[in-house]
Amino acid sequence: MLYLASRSPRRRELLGQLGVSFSILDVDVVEVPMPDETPVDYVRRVARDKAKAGWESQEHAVQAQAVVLASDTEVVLDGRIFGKPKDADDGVQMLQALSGRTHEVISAVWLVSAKREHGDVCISRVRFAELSEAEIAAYVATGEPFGKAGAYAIQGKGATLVEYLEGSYSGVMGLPVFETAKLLREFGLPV
Ligand SMILES: Cc1cn([C@H]2C[C@H](O)[C@@H](COP(=O)(O)OP(=O)(O)OP(=O)(O)O)O2)c(=O)[nH]c1=O
Repeated sequence: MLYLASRSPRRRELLGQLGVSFSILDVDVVEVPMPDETPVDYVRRVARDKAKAGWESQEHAVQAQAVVLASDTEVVLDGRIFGKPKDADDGVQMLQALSGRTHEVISAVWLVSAKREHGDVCISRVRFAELSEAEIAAYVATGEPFGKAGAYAIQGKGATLVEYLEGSYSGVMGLPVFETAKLLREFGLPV
């Protein structure tokens, strides 16, 4: 039985794209980078923490049959990690920093079962157009940046900010579908 340890509706939608059936687990893990932790190591660790927390939240009988999948997505610019904005000002500052620049979106997916655990990391490059103060203010006022790493959603109005993408669209959106399908097959869950 497959479980998705995530509150994100995007992850639900992207996993649904693969045609596998799954149930949702609610997990809450602390998302704070450790000193000297690289962004890739951080994203991988958080995805793993979410999957392990999901697996550990289940009763023994369920654990024996369960494969728990979780993911984490962060935006990285000049080595700085941009998670979900705390408030509107934080969102404005992130978008100002991303304006006219190319950043990385790092998404990790992790699977945990009774017998094994394994994951993968997907890195995409996204170039933003030069954004005026007014454009940033108008975008933040839509409310879309909240709950999104880097304060934008490529699957929404945020697409109008993106000049160029190299990598995985689904990875930027929150769950890299190619890597996820590969991992599911490894765990005996054909897609
Ligand atoms: C860059 C980008 C991020 N995002 C979202 C995906 C993730 O939901 C969110 C990054 O935060 P995460 O901490 O990865 O995930 P989450 O807290 O939303 O959900 P979970 O319960 O699985 O921990 O940003 C988009 O929806 N579109 C985008 O273009």
